[in-house]
Amino acid sequence: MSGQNAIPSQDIIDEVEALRKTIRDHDFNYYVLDSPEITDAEYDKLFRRLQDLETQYPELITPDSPTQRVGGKPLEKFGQVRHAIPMVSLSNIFDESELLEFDVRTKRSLGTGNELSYVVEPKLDGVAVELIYENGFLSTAATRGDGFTGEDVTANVRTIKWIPLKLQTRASDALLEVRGEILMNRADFDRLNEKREKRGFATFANPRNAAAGSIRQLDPRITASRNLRFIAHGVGRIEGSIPETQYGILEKLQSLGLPVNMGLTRLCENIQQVLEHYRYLRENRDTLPYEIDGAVLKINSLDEQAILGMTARSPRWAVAFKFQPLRTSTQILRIEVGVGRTGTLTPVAIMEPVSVGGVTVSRASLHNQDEVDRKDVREGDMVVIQRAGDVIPEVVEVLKDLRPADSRPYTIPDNCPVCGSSAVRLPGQAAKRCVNATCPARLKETIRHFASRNAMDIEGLGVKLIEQLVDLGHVKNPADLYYLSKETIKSLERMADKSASNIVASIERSKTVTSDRFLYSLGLPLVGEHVAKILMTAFPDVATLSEQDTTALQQIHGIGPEVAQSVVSYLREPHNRDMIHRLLSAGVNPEPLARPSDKIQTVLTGKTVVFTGTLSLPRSEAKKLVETAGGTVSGSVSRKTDYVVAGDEAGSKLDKARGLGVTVLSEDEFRSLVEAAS
Ligand SMILES: NC(=O)c1ccc[n+]([C@@H]2O[C@H](COP(=O)([O-])OP(=O)(O)OC[C@H]3O[C@@H](n4cnc5c(N)ncnc54)[C@H](O)[C@@H]3O)[C@@H](O)[C@H]2O)c1
Ligand SMILES: [Zn+2]
Repeated sequence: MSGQNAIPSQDIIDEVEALRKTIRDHDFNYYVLDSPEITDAEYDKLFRRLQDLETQYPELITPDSPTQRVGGKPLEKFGQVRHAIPMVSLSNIFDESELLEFDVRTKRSLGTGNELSYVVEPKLDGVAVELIYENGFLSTAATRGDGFTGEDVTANVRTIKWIPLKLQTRASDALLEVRGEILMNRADFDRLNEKREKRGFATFANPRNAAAGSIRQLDPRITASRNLRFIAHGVGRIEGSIPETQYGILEKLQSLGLPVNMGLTRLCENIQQVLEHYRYLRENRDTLPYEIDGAVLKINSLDEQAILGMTARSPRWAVAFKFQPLRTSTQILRIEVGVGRTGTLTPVAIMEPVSVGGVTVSRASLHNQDEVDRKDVREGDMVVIQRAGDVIPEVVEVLKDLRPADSRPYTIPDNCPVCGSSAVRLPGQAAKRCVNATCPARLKETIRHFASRNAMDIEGLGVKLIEQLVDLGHVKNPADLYYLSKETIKSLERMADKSASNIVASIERSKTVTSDRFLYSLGLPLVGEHVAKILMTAFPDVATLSEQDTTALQQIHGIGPEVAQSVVSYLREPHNRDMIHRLLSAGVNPEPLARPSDKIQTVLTGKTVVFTGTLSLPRSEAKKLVETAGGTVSGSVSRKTDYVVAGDEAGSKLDKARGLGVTVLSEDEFRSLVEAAS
């Protein structure tokens, strides 16, 4: 196949040049700007084509070809760190036959007929960093950069709570360089993008780019606010005890207190087991809180690794076996426009329903006009859609050859589709917004948010009911909910007597609420659950909060100028004040939060705990312990759960927690955690 003697035609030479230029442009967008314009799968295809051509015509290889080097240039705004051992990339394989080839080739290079032992780990879709520990203390943290020189991000990395500042050992190695990935959980990514969208900032394309953008901040406080995590998967230099295997390295890292993915890593005795574990990871990727984009297989023996050595770009003893994105094509029937709580108009592609990896998909957000223009998406287009780790599908590209002759470019309307008021795009913002403050669409979203589970939690008050209540004029703001009669609710469509009573009861129940939830439910711009908690920990009630000015608010740790401004404007607005007053007179009774001591803050503040199994103390007692330590108790395990406390005969919740990678505590561990707090 690799015809060493083949002479490249001019067409081939041109193609290679064009590919290099395109790939360099994408590298710049991806590594330097953290803002890719194509999907990884599309990028990998271009890269693979270039590699194939270079294999076929080795004389075309130049030292500056993207295939011969790693990543992007370090940004100049950071100090630079030279890596003692270069941080390389990994070569990719995409199917089982390539996997078997890799095994055969490696055996041949090692001159062995025996099965090879591999460690198979999830390929974490994050940002590569190196952490340098001197005598057990974190001294430097650097990004990979171009492989030789990275950016000094020590101050930022120190804010990541997963990264120990001191290793857990008495006899520390004099020097240990730890390599791993900085990641952002999907939930945090969604929250961050939602927030950015509301503020009119550009959103991040995926959690990896968001993590990269968050670690490369000049202000470590921004990094700290992003809730990044870290998982170690290898080492650079060690001056101390050096294990003999990759598996030994992982065990060593774990014993030092570094987070390592042991639960998802398998030591395999042959390539068949590698394939099995790859499939296992592929099937379970959706259950993880963060994204993985493949499996990495590494030769276990470090001696064998040394024999195999490296290329300019990647080790010969490891390879990334990437997952194929789940893709298919379908037709866009029409583009609808939704109106959010802040009046944002969001175009949504309504598609011919189609199954992508077992999930039926019929809608995909097109985000905003810039996105629509960039992909040139039109009504009636056949499109390729893709579902990555998440269930939320995206339109990858338009199949322009199949485009109907009469198709026209799509523009988000200049009027709100719901109230007809004008929709305006302010300079510097990505979104068009409906200008009408009393727009029914905005009102419905406001009520939906108000009643939602993490806000006032009015069970049974769903979208259909809210629509009717707003459309019939029964509800003009959230306070009106507490003045509805049972008769009014019963008069709504499909409302049986029983259900009406249930709704009345849940509205009544919702009056008992903590003050942070209450504040959150009002839906102030920029005030999410976390910020609401910070504010209501600082002040006993909303009335006191509304007496503060922006200067006072900014004194609070975690409150910046934008949030302060948002709170002050909202709470000074007469209609809002009136509404809050009506809520309180209706009997809504926000309870002040306990003000935990600083020590407690570090342990359970803002954490969600789930109990399962039989504990030696009543659940209500256990719940109280968590709440005094600043945490909350939830009934079900999800990605948002921080701890699951497992008593005797713990059941399915425990299994679920393990599946999601949630920390599981025994009752004793739980007690010492709480005691440490008090
Ligand atoms: N969309 C775009 O425009 C664009 C542009 C450039 C690159 N990319 C994407 O980035 C990839 C290239 O980036 P890359 O050089 O960082 O390579 P990569 O991300 O594909 O793989 C190499 C990296 O994987 C990381 N990694 C994760 N888990 C690991 C584990 N368990 N063990 C060892 N390493 C692990 C390491 O940090 C290593 O540096 C491309 O394949 C493409 O998917 C996309
Ligand atoms: Zn409107």
